Amino acid sequence: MRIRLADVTKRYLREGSLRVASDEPPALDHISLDIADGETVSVVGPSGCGKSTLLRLVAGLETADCGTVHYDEHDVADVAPQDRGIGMVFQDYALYPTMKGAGNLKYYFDVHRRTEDEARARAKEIADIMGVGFELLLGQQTTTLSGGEQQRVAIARCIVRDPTLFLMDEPIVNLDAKLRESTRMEMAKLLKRYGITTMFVTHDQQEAVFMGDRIALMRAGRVVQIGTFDELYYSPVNLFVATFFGSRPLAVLPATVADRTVRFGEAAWPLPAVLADRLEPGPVRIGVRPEAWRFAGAESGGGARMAVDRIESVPAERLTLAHGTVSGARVTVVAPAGTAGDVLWLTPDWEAATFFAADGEHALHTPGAPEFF
Ligand SMILES: Nc1ncnc2c1ncn2[C@@H]1O[C@H](COP(=O)(O)OP(=O)(O)OP(=O)(O)O)[C@@H](O)[C@H]1O
Repeated sequence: MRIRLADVTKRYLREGSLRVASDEPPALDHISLDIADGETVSVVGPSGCGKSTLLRLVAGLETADCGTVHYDEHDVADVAPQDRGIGMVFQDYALYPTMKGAGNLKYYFDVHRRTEDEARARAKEIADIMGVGFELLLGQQTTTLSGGEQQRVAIARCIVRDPTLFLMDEPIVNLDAKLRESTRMEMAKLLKRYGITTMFVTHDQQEAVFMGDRIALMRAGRVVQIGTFDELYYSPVNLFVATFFGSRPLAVLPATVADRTVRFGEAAWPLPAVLADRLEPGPVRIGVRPEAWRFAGAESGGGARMAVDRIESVPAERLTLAHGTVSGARVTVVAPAGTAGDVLWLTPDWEAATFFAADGEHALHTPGAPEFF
């Protein structure tokens, strides 16, 4: 099912007040989104940016002050949440405590007067996808299951109901790292198998990338950018998006463009033609990721001097990181193997650098995803 939000705004009532104050910042601020049938969109963003409100509004648990929500061609403003055919899993497990796992899965079929055989076949199909040990969980009273086990049953319970839309809000945040990884693998398999349109809220960037066909990054009630991970990582619309993604910090260098050259601190680099043609003379900020630096000996000239204050080895990724400062800016670089000492000479890899406005945060030039193949 396709989901479309058009210009949706939502303000909450401040506690104790009867009317929504007009100066109250909206929890959702003119949101427009279009999610394709069968697509999974991960929703990420800082705490309080409106992720849960967005999900609750799509579910019908909150109403919009203005704007519309369509499920396929239907405006669902007047459709109650229980009549929307959605499955929801939130971080607190909401299983029926008096039943065993299997009863939780079967309940829906009982209520909707569907046959026992149908219920059993569907539960078996899902248990096969959920993998080793899942059938054992179904035989247990839900109150005796661990948090992780309960959440796996809750996810399966949603899927047996054949939802046309699946809404998940931090469904596996309370699980330990190992279980999180296997559960998200199961969830991804289920979603792929049944082709259910899904919105998935998470704080975990890796999880967002793993689960989502696209990622929607929110800030202060707005969707700042939506796209594939590559689009957000290599073509961020602004500095907020660029700094949000990536497991290591982006260096942000205040620089000046003049005469087809960019100057930063003591360093001056001639710009490649494509950049020199594009950038207006004046101040800019250059965003450089740790993996996007080139190294040179001091004698080769033209580089920026990095005063290294810490070398960090990351054995799992077989790389060395150097942390330090370049003309006052904090910089982390993926350094050549065997780097030692306290000075490195650096030049940004211009094909991978992003340029931002100096007086705003919008991007002036982004590298775009490299072609690996
Ligand atoms: N029931 C409510 N009444 C009043 N304000 C609310 C209510 N629910 C959320 N808010 C406010 O709306 C804004 C968005 O909250 P929301 O829970 O949607 O954010 P979030 O991105 O999901 O946050 P988190 O990542 O911390 O869960 C916040 O400022 C929050 O304080």
